[in-house]
Formats: sequence, structure tokens, C-alpha cells
Amino acid sequence: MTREVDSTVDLDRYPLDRRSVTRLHEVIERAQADFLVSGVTVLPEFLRPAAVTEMAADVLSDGLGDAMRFEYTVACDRIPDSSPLKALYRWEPLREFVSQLVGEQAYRSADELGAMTVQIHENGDVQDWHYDMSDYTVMLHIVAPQRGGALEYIPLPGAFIERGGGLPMRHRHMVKMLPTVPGTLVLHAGRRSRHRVTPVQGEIPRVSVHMAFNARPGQRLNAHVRRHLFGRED
Ligand SMILES: O=C(O)CCC(=O)C(=O)O
Ligand SMILES: [Fe+2]
Repeated sequence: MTREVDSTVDLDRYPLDRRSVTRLHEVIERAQADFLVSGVTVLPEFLRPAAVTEMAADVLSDGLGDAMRFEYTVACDRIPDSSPLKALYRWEPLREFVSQLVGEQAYRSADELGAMTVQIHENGDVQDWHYDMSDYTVMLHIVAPQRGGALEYIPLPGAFIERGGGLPMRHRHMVKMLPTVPGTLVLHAGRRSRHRVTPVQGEIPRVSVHMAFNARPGQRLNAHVRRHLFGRED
């Protein structure tokens, strides 16, 4: 398994497999400090460039079909089991790494549709301000659009202000913006982190992968949420 992940993740830069424990501790210390302060941490060049190119080609050839997705989401059960992204999600060292960053045991979601998804945003698509259904979310950025498609978020604890749609003008100054850079991993505090994707512009879609982790094992989405996010209950 580690050999497979080695060609996907830059394990020299991010030695989740403990090939350099000193380096791993440095990475964890820095990323954990960012996460605890803001509810978000960003790991650039987490994926190897060749793997990103391959994943992008796979998604753009298979993922754009309407049958594959609901709105801009490809559900977990439509992603091939042979996908390197599924292998990465199931890889224990990733789960252990996320647990260390967030400061408690984090478990993979047990949801057949929502545990891991691929998001494809095309010209004009936008994902409005929201909180995720998971306690912790790992996002991997695979394809950047020509323009727009940035991840915007409100650092904790400001994210707790006012639930509901939109974002009042008086809170705009709190917004932080992360341009989409393929290969980057973003970990955020899922259901506590208020975030959105700004409108995508241009012919190249934006592609990202969403991996859900929870503080309790075996968590699933309810039927109402499944219908809302995936257009079906099973
Ligand atoms: O793709 C991203 O960077 C964020 C997408 C998102 O917020 C989500 O899928 O819930
Ligand atoms: Fe989200």
C-alpha cells in the first residue's frame, strides 16, 4: 500500500510513512499550529506532479459525464475502487496524520456516497458559503481553472458568526482566500469552518477531491442530506 501511495504523495516532503521521523514532526508541528489557530492548514505540493497530471486526465475523461455526477459532485460509489485517490483515503498513515493535526482521533466516514467525493466546477459554477457535514475535511486540489475558483474561508473562531446563506458585508474583511494550486492539500475544520468556492471562469474546469473524517467512527449521512448532496438516497 505504501508503495502505491509513494507514487501519489510526495513522501519525501511529507513523510507520513515515517521515512524521516524528524521531518514528519516538523511538518506536523507547523501544520498543527496553523490548524489550531485558524481551523485551516495548507500543505503545498503534497501530491507528486506526475500523479496530479494522471488524476486530472482520469477525471476529465470520465468524470464530466452527467451520469457520473450530480451537479458538480461525483459520489464515492462512482469513483473506481482502483483509483489512487481511494487508496490514499484508505491509507492508515493519512488517517493518523489527520488525527495528529486536529489533536484527536479522526476516523474515515462510513458513508457510501459522501466519504470521498470529486468536485468538478465548470465555467460559471460557484459553491456558496457553507459548512461541511464532516468534523474534518481534507481537500486535494487537482485542476485549477483559468480564473476564479478560489477557496475562501473564515478563520476560526470567526466562522461561528451567523449561520445561514450568504455572507454579510460587515464580515467580508475576515475572509481569507486560497487560490487553487494543483497538488495542494487543505485540511479544514469541516462543520465548524465556513467556506466557499468563488465562481469558476474559463474553459478549464476546477477539480478537487473531498475526503471526510469524523471524531467518531462509522458516521454516515442521513437520507435527507444524501438527497440534497447527491440527488439520491442510496
Ligand atoms: O474544492 C474545494 O476547495 C472546496 C469544496 C467544498 O467546499 C466542498 O466540497 O464541500
Ligand atoms: Fe465544503
